[in-house]
Amino acid sequence: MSDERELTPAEAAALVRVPTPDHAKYARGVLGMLTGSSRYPGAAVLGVEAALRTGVGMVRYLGPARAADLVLQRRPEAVTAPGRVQAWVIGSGMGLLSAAADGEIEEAPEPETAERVRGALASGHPLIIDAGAIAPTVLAAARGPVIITPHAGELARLSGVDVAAVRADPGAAARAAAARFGVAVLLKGHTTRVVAPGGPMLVARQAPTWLATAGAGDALAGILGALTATHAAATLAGQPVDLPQLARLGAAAAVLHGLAAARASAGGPLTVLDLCAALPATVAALLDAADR
Ligand SMILES: NC(=O)C1=CN([C@@H]2O[C@H](COP(=O)(O)OP(=O)(O)OC[C@H]3O[C@@H](n4cnc5c(N)ncnc54)[C@H](OP(=O)(O)O)[C@@H]3O)[C@@H](O)[C@H]2O)[C@@H](O)CC1
Ligand SMILES: Nc1ncnc2c1ncn2[C@@H]1O[C@H](COP(=O)(O)OP(=O)(O)O)[C@@H](O)[C@H]1O
Repeated sequence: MSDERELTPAEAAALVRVPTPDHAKYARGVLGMLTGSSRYPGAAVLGVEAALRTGVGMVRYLGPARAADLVLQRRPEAVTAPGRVQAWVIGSGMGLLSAAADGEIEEAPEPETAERVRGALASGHPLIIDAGAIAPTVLAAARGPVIITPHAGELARLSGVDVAAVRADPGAAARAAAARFGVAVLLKGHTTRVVAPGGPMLVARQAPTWLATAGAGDALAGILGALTATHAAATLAGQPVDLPQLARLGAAAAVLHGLAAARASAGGPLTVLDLCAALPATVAALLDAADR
């Protein structure tokens, strides 16, 4: 569509917050993650792995116990105790959540997780809302700026339309949902489109088709979470992360995700952990190219 614009790698590089000598972990940013479940613990592991490899001061993983054990086995750097958080990822691998008007969240696997989701939604911090958490009632309970990260099926469910309508004009479907729910929308696919209400339609299409593999979206949420937490930490005392900025961060995350997938793939199949392992070199190459 004519109003679409690709986010350039140089623009994506400018959205990577490089630590300075006076930065400690809290100044770099803390990402809270409420992801995974006993049914889908892998989504939690992949999101944490992707966030840590994108670069962030700390990941605080606060999901269910089984997933937390697996996260710690893979990434002992993750902190599983509650505390300071500057941005949240909610929903990957959690099943369908719906926050009713009375604040009840149904189908959350454990009451403690449901309570933490309610707390995160009310916190006022930027929120990346993924997978089963992409629901009108959840969005209505969110106090902070929100970016949702649906695939076409999830956007169709949220919007109450047929998936064929989303596929026929993905940009229009993303723009309509952004306006209706007052959130930034990152619509995943071979081309990923990102838009804030009334803003430009940013696109990323670096990803190889090999990226269409289970868990790739969980990694994208982690990458976006890390970028958002580092920006939220920087702007706490100043301009807060707003919806247009969340959309730019979403597009930068999609660029990074696609480039890391291309690096991991090298023309062949990839696993999501391969993509995650390629993230540090992908960030370095982006920064290096932008420097020249
Ligand atoms: N290792 C782990 O722990 C992993 C955990 N994961 C986590 O598990 C949770 C559930 O995951 P899931 O795959 O069951 O749900 P989901 O993708 O919503 O499919 C449900 C239905 O939606 C449709 N649909 C799907 N994609 C579509 C598209 N692009 N465009 C259009 N439609 C699409 C499709 O319907 P159909 O087209 O078949 O009618 C499909 O049957 C989720 O939270 C996820 O984060 C996964 O990330 C995998 C790795
Ligand atoms: N044909 C494709 N080519 C490139 N990337 C794709 C393609 N299909 C899906 N993707 C990417 O793969 C990821 C899939 O995410 P998602 O649908 O949430 O799956 P999951 O829930 O299994 O992680 C998204 O980042 C999407 O942009």
